[in-house]
Amino acid sequence: MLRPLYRRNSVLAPTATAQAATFLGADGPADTARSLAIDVRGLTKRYGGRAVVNNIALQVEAGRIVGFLGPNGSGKTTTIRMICGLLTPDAGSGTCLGLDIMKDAAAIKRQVGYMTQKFGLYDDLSIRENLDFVARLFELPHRKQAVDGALQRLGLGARHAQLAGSLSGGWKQRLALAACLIHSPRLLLLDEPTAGVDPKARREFWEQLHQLAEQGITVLVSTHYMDEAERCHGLVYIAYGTILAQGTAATIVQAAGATDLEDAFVRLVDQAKDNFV
Ligand SMILES: Nc1ncnc2c1ncn2[C@@H]1O[C@H](COP(=O)(O)OP(=O)(O)OP(=O)(O)O)[C@@H](O)[C@H]1O
Repeated sequence: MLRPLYRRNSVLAPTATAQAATFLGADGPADTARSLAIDVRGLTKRYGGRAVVNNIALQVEAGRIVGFLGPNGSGKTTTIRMICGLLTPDAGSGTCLGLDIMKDAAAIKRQVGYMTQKFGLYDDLSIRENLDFVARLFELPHRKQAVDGALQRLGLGARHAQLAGSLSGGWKQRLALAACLIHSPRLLLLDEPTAGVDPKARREFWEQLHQLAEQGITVLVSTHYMDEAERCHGLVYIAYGTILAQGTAATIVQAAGATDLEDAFVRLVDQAKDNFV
């Protein structure tokens, strides 16, 4: 059962404010860092002299689901990849799960589950074989146990022998999530995980995310769906590689003088366009 989570308060770190500009460069109290799954600042990535992510600060408390919203090409994927050690920032500092994003990329990757936009598993392997393959990649000591656990956790047990290629979009996403979870990560970075998935399957996917969060797993999830944004504990809006707003849905809507999240999105991106283009 989904709850109206946008009513909850204080979903991002206490030091986070509605406008990133105020927040940039601000260091939280020393003891705050212990409860932060993501704590980065000044994050910058340039391609061909253009900053596609520009001086971003982001804090996410452990056990929260934070939605990452922004137009196409706004820098979501690039940011996610820098946080999990897949991409080296040109500038910036900070920690992911308490590990230094500049120095501890290998250790971060072992503790993070990263789901890309594209289904990255093998169509001609069964669900179980796909999970076993991922378990081998992580060199998990108790592979069968890990695979059985993932099958059970995502309700895939009855279909374990089915070829991945024969699954519907929703079941494929469920398998991809199971693969992300096989090494028991503490943080999930999900890049548009439900793109092209039907509403019922999306709803079930989000119910699973909330169950994971209740178990203490942190989730940063990019999405273009506003109904999904409403299911997050907190939101970060990004455009032109810059954070436009972060906070609860209610605080963002209020600060933008908007009627709802979609209206806030349009207003913030339009304002950003005036500033950045
Ligand atoms: N390897 C690269 N080389 C050059 N430009 C890149 C590279 N990767 C990303 N970009 C550019 O950086 C910008 C941000 O891309 P990014 O994929 O992070 O955006 P996004 O917000 O995830 O977009 P979408 O919602 O479409 O997935 C885009 O303009 C993109 O073309």
